[in-house]
Amino acid sequence: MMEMRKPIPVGEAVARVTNEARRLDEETVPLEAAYGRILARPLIAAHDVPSFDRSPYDGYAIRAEDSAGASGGERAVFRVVDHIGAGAVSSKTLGQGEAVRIMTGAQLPAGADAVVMLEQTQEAETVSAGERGSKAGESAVPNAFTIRKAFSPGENISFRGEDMREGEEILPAGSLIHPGTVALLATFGHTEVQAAKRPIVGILSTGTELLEAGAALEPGKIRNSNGPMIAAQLRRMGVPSRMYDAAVDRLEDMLDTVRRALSECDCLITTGGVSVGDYDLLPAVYERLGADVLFNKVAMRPGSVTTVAVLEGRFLFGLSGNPSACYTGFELFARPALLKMMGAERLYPLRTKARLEEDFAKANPFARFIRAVYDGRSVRPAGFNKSNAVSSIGRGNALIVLPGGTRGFAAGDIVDVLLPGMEEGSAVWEL
Ligand SMILES: Nc1nc2c(c(=O)[nH]1)N[C@H]1C(S)=C(S)[C@@H](COP(=O)(O)OP(=O)(O)OC[C@H]3O[C@@H](n4cnc5c(N)ncnc54)[C@H](O)[C@@H]3O)O[C@H]1N2
Ligand code: MOO
Ligand SMILES: [Mg+2]
Repeated sequence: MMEMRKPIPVGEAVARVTNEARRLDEETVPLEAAYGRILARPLIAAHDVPSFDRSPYDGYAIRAEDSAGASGGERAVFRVVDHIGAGAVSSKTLGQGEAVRIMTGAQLPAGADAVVMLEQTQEAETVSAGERGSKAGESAVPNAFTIRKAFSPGENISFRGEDMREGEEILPAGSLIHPGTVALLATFGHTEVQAAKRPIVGILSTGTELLEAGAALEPGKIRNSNGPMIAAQLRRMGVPSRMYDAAVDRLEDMLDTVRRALSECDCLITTGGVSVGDYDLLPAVYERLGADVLFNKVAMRPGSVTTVAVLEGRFLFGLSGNPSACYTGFELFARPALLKMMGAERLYPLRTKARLEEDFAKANPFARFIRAVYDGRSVRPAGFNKSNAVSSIGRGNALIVLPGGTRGFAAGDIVDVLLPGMEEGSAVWEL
C-alpha cells in the first residue's frame, strides 16, 4: 500500500531542524576573509574610540574661556601658534589668546577645550608680525583670526570614548560579520577573528532526466537548475559547497554517492526523489542508511515533500525536485540549520509586511510561500507560481507568506513577506 505521510506545521518543522543543529568548532579567520562569517566570541572594545579627544572640523582649537563675551561688535582675537593635520600631534600648550589651526581628526592640543570651524573665523591683521610664517609647500595660513561668538568648554570636540568605551561589549557572539563589523575589527587591530567553522555542504541533484547546464536538450530531459541554484543559495550565505555529479535514479548507485558525500561533507543537500513516485529513491536511501527522518511532509506549498533526516550528526536535506519547492525548502530549513552550525543567532529570514498588489484567489489548506517582487511597500506574485516554476524564482526577490486556510487573498490585503536575500536575518521564527 502507498505510504501516507502526515504533514506537520511549518513552524514545527523549522524547530525540529534547528533543535537538531549543533555549532561547529571555532577557528581563526584572517580579517580579509572574515566577511560573511559569524563571531564566535563577543566583540569587546579593546580601547576607547576615539582614543584621544579630537577635532570634528577643520578649524582652530582654542581655550573656550578666551572667547568669553565675543560678539559681532567685540570680536575675540586669537594668535595662531601651530598648524596640524590629522595624524600630527602639536607640542604646544595653549596659552591665553592662542589657537592651533587644526584639521578634522587631529588630536586636540593641550589646553584646548573647543574648536572653531574655519567658516566661523575672520582672518585678522598679523598680531605679532614675522613670528610665524607658513612652511614651504603649505598654503598661507593666517597668523591671527577673530570670532564673533563665545564658545563653551567642550564645544565641537569629538571626545575620547564617545563612540565606544574600553571593555564595552559592542557585539554579542553569534553576530554576522558584515562590512561594518569588518570596520570594527580593524578599528581594534584584530587582524584575525574567531569564528565557528563553516560546514562543508555537498549538493547532489537526483533524477535520470537531468542534463548539465552545458548540454543540449534531449527528448524527455531537462537541465539541472536546482544544483547550481543551491550552490548560489549557499554562496549567498557564505557557505562553500561541493557539487556531486547528478545521480540517476538507481538505488545502489545513489547510495554509494550519498555515502561518499557524507564521508566528505558535514551535510548533504539532495534535490528530487523525495516524493512517493516509483523512482523517488531518497526515502529508501534514508532507510538503508539508518538515518533518523525528522519529517517528510510539511503543511506548506511549495515544498510539502521536503524531507530532513539526520545521520550521526550530519544533516541530509531532501529538497523537492520542483525548482520553486527546492528554493523554498532551502531557505526555510537548510539555511537556519547551517547558520546555527556556524554559530549565528539570527537564523530565520527577515520578515516584513506589505500590501498585496493583486488578488491571489487560490485557496489552500497549506501555508503558501509565493515567489514575489517586493518594492519596499507593496508586493506582487512574480508570475507563474506553481511548485515546478522556474520563472518566478528567477524574477522574484521575496516570498509572500499566506497562512493555510480556505480563503483567498485580495489586492490591498496586508500580507507577510520574507526577504531571504537580506545579509542577516531575524532571531525569531514567527509564522
Ligand atoms: N502521487 C503524488 N505525486 C506527487 C506528490 C504527491 O504528494 N503524491 N507530490 C508532488 C509534489 S508536491 C512535489 S513538490 C513533487 C516532488 O517531487 P520529488 O521531490 O520527488 O522530485 P522528482 O520527482 O525527482 O522531480 C519533480 C520535478 O522536478 C524536476 N526536477 C528534479 N530535479 C531537478 C533539478 N535538479 N533541476 C530542475 N528540475 C528538477 C523533475 O524533472 C520533476 O519535474 O512530487 C509531486 N508528485
Ligand atoms: O512539495 Mo510540492 O512543492 O508542495 O508542490
Ligand atoms: Mg518524484
